[in-house]
Amino acid sequence: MPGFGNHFASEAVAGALPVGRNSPQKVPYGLYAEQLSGTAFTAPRAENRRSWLYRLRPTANHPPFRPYARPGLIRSAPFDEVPPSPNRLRWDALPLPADPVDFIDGLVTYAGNGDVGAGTGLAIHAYAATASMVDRAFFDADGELLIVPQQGTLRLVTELGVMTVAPQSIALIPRGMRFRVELIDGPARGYVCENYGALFRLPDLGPIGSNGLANPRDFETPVAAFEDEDRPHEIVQKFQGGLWTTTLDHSPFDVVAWHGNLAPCRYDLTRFNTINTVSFDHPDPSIFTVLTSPSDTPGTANCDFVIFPPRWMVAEDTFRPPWFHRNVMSEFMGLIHGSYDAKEGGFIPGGASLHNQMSGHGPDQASYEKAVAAPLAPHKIERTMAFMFESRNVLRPTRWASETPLAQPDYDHVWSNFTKGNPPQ
Ligand SMILES: O=C(O)Cc1cc(O)ccc1O
Ligand SMILES: [Fe+2]
Repeated sequence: MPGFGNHFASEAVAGALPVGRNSPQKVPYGLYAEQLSGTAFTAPRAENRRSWLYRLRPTANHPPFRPYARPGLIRSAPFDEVPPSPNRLRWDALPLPADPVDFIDGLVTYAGNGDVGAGTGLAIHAYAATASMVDRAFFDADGELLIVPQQGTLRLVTELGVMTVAPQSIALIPRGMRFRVELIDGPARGYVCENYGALFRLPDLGPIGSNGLANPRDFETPVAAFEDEDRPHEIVQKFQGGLWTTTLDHSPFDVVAWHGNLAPCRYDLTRFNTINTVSFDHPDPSIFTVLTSPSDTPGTANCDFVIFPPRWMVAEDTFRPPWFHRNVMSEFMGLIHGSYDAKEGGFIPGGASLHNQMSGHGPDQASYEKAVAAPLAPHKIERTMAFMFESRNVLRPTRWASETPLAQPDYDHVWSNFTKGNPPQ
């Protein structure tokens, strides 16, 4: 079903969805009505997100959760395992495990900020998985999940329906929504932004007008689909940074019908309507914002999800790649495929970089020299898809991210050999 944040209605069995009310005395077919909230009950209407689910059994029907035995490398805010370093960091791609590892056990945390308890900030994870989740489901009570596949197509079985998400598409899974990740074409790797703060939404378009960037109709939400399975299913949840497990005697994917505006969705990044200069100068990268999680300071995001898609470069008398800069916001970048116009080498698909608040960065020397020498004919940057999670607060790396051999020890050298400018004395 097309549309971002629409009020959807879907039933997998005709007549399962109550008409004209949310909670009739008797729900059709003996189903149980259950509300899932994504915002406070009293959030302003324009921001209020919730859905009504009609299911075989209430979610409340579960034994206690116990600590999960394989907590792995997933971490949560506050990120204080190691003192945050002001240094620029770049990592090689996360290797795919040799053994069968599923999405849950394949998660590792790079960095984050804020406080999971206070509902501020975010965490940035990556996953490397070689096995589907079988008879188990995951949900994140700490935030919504923006999943950015880099390799391998995911089949995401969620409480509200099923969606396949391939590299160059993204998925957004609401806080608390249970889902299972199946691999359908081999090993999978990708990035995850766990958003503890205000829900991701489309950015305002200001003078751009009523169309452009990510258009709402290109977000797709699955129709209702359910499993009627009476065999044990493990549920792993992330709650206040910890992983917890319990076992149901049935599938949690038993929602026969639902309606509302809190739902998973996917978006094909190649549909992004890229807008950029047709005169001169390189605009700020906010022009490429797909989704934004605002903070309580207008224009200063908890997290912006920004992409760098294929596009025409036509600027006249302009240094066309990203300029040198120091940013008050902090920038984590990943590469889905191809290469990035500010980095001739070293920033590879599946890899990542972190340029925190006020750290000087920009084109590496090879990219710089190429761009200042290039003839400024219209030129198309093709076969590329990079992205950035940009946050108002410093992204504090985990111990793993600081100490892993994937971290490139010589990253600073990409900027160490620029020749000195020589103005007349
Ligand atoms: O640092 C980066 O590569 C991301 C980035 C891209 C751009 O075009 C302008 C500013 C910016 O931070
Ligand atoms: Fe930057």
